[in-house]
Amino acid sequence: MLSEHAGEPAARRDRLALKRVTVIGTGLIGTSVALAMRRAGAEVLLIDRDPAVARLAADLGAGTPWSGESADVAVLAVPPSAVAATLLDAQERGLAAAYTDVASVKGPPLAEAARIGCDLRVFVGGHPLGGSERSGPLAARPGLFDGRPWVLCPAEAADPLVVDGVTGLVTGCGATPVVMDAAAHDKAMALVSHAPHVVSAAMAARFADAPDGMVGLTGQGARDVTRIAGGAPSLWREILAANAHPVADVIEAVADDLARAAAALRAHAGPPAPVTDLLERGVAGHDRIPVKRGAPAARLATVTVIVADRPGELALILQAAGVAGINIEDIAIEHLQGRPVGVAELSVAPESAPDLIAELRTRGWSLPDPPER
Ligand SMILES: NC(=O)C1=CN([C@@H]2O[C@H](COP(=O)(O)OP(=O)(O)OC[C@H]3O[C@@H](n4cnc5c(N)ncnc54)[C@H](O)[C@@H]3O)[C@@H](O)[C@H]2O)C=CC1
Ligand SMILES: O=C(O)C(=O)Cc1ccc(O)cc1
Repeated sequence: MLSEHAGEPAARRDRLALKRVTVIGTGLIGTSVALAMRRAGAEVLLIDRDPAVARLAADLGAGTPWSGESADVAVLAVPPSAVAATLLDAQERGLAAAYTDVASVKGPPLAEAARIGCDLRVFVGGHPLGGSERSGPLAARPGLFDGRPWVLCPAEAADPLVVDGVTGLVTGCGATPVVMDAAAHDKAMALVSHAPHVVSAAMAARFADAPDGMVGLTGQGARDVTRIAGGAPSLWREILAANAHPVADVIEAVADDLARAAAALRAHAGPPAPVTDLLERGVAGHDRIPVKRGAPAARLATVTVIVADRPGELALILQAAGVAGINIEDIAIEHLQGRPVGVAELSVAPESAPDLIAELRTRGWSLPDPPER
């Protein structure tokens, strides 16, 4: 189906259609956007500099390889350093009426796009805050952005109809649009995404040469801290270089805390004050992270249950919570190596924890007493 509007200047219309979307760069994010827009009913066309990758995305149900059609919106899902040149090329070829990108940094690609003469009236920079440490179309999922914030950074020149259209694409992907300027976005990302990646890499790097016997004991905590370190270095070195100073500010502060903690541990026999202070500030910072995206930060209580490793055990626990009218906000399961039991950690509102503990104990489960914080 050809869109009647594609190619017509957005300013001459009341609304930008979202019937046909072209995705350029069909890796993890591009293919996830394509799958999400297919789910929303759009026709999706796929382009990648490697045609085999675009074909793979098409085989996964993300759309059809592009063959010259003009779209309502083109989504540039290429590495940050390729955004400006890809935008200029796409605009010169008239690929779409409006354009957006998904790069993890917003300032440098926008400045470069302005410098090389892109038409910024029909471009709105974007960044979905959903993703993973994996790359490529095989890791893509249509629900990757569901309920996630998706930052939009419209430049001053941006046509309001284009901003509206790109906002529609974001909500069509299941995400929540958040508008901010590029500099504010990059500063925020230094704190909540880019510096955490470096910290995760610094911890994971300790494992690179450690004996197998030690690394084999890794539990859920170390897995959580190091998961994002698995991200592609080729992408992350670009992101970090493009947001260098804000990231350096955060990692210097982290390095300072770590250096103080290490010095105190070397100098003291008992629990040293700088370490206690760091742990307490850590709890305070952790408690500010929203539990559900978009919801205000709230501390949850963790109820720990010892569960037998047999089918249906977890379902029975969830059923017991449901009968007691308790909402489980999150659940984590740890299998104990070489033992026929595991540990389930149920996150609930603090006021619900005593009722859940009582309910589960009544029904015969073994629950260790909650630890002191
Ligand atoms: N990985 C993540 O979790 C997130 C990544 N992003 C951003 O999304 C963008 C894409 O990242 P991923 O999907 O993770 O990478 P990816 O490596 O999975 O996919 C990138 C794709 O772009 C293609 N490509 C590269 N240069 C191209 C060009 N000039 N023209 C056409 N295709 C080109 C590559 O062949 C590859 O298929 C990056 O800008 C990244 O900063 C944003 C949010 C989350
Ligand atoms: O894997 C995760 O938890 C991530 O946070 C992924 C991610 C990577 C890069 C981004 O710009 C945004 C999100």
